[in-house]
Amino acid sequence: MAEKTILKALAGETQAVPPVWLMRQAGRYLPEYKATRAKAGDFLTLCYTPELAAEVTLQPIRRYGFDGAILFADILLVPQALGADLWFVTGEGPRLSTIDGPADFDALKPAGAIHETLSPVYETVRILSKELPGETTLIGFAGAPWTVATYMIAGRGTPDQGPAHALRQENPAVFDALMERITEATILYLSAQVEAGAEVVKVFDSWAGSLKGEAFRRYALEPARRIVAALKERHPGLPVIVFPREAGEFYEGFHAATGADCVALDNSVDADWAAAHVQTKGCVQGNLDPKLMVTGGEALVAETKRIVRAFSGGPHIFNLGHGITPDANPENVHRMLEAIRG
Ligand SMILES: Cc1c2[nH]c(c1CCC(=O)O)Cc1[nH]c(c(CCC(=O)O)c1C)Cc1[nH]c(c(CCC(=O)O)c1C)Cc1[nH]c(c(C)c1CCC(=O)O)C2
Repeated sequence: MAEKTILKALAGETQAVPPVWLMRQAGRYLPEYKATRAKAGDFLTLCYTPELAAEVTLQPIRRYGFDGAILFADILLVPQALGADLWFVTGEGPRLSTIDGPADFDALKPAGAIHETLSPVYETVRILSKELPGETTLIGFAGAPWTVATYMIAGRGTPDQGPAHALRQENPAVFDALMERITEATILYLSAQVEAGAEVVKVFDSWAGSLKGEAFRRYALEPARRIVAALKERHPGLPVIVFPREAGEFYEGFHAATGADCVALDNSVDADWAAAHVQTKGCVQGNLDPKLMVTGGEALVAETKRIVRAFSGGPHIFNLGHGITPDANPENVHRMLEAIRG
């Protein structure tokens, strides 16, 4: 069997050359992605057409030979599967129906109903598990409950997650019920991805950084702990990556508090600090500033090497601190890979 370097890192192995993949590696910086997206007509059709979603997942693997392939889908498919309206406004991002009070919550479907909408995603996973090269690890994913709730409550992305913070303070019963519904749906969704062939799953808590103190424990740590525990109970040995973006000091202790095998780091964390305080407890992933994929040059090479060196004493998966952006230069990905792999 081919060696899967991502699975080795997740099992705690220190490797001379870290495996690598990039958040948003299938995206608008690639001309072949834009061509397939144009063929699909719109982003959601792309997500729900298994052959096309599998094709865009494979494109960056063909071009770069990444060690991991992340399923092509979106964290906002779960709200849609729970009954929220969802659409994407070109150049602006996602829009959803909002949750302002008990009536909006009561209109949502039960968690068990999500498979009706999400079954094409499982088909994408099945296609990928057949078509990927033997050495490439297939990564499934979902949004974390807090991050998904921020979009469901506000109906869009928000700079400070104000509407979600307001609901959790002013109407905790509705907020807690929503968090519970999303948590249950996330467990079912990720479990179905694993049954279809995902070898690792990643939970994206992109807005974890706006939760402080006790709120972080309650709405970021605790749901992650529950999701990891439920998945490992259903699928013994399944590796789980959690990305509590901008968690700051909460990165320390995150492996132990949630049971995650790997903690993904954003680019506001110092790599040497993370090696000493986070990587000592398990695998880490991430940290390279995505802006360097736009600007490139010697700074990209130097920073890539610095991160590889900082994490060379333990299990490490090379990645960015957030998604690669549409203005990234595809050539810079080759430069980064050369700096990592030599
Ligand atoms: C918050 C969030 C979303 N989606 C996601 C997150 C968590 C990670 C993060 O913080 O970035 C996660 C995501 N979104 C997408 C993937 C696919 C796999 C991959 O990483 O390659 C993944 C893992 C595709 C996508 N999701 C989206 C695109 C761009 C859509 C297009 O082609 O027009 C892609 C490739 C759209 C999307 N989806 C979302 C937003 C805010 C947007 C609009 C912003 C943008 O346009 O970049 C919600």
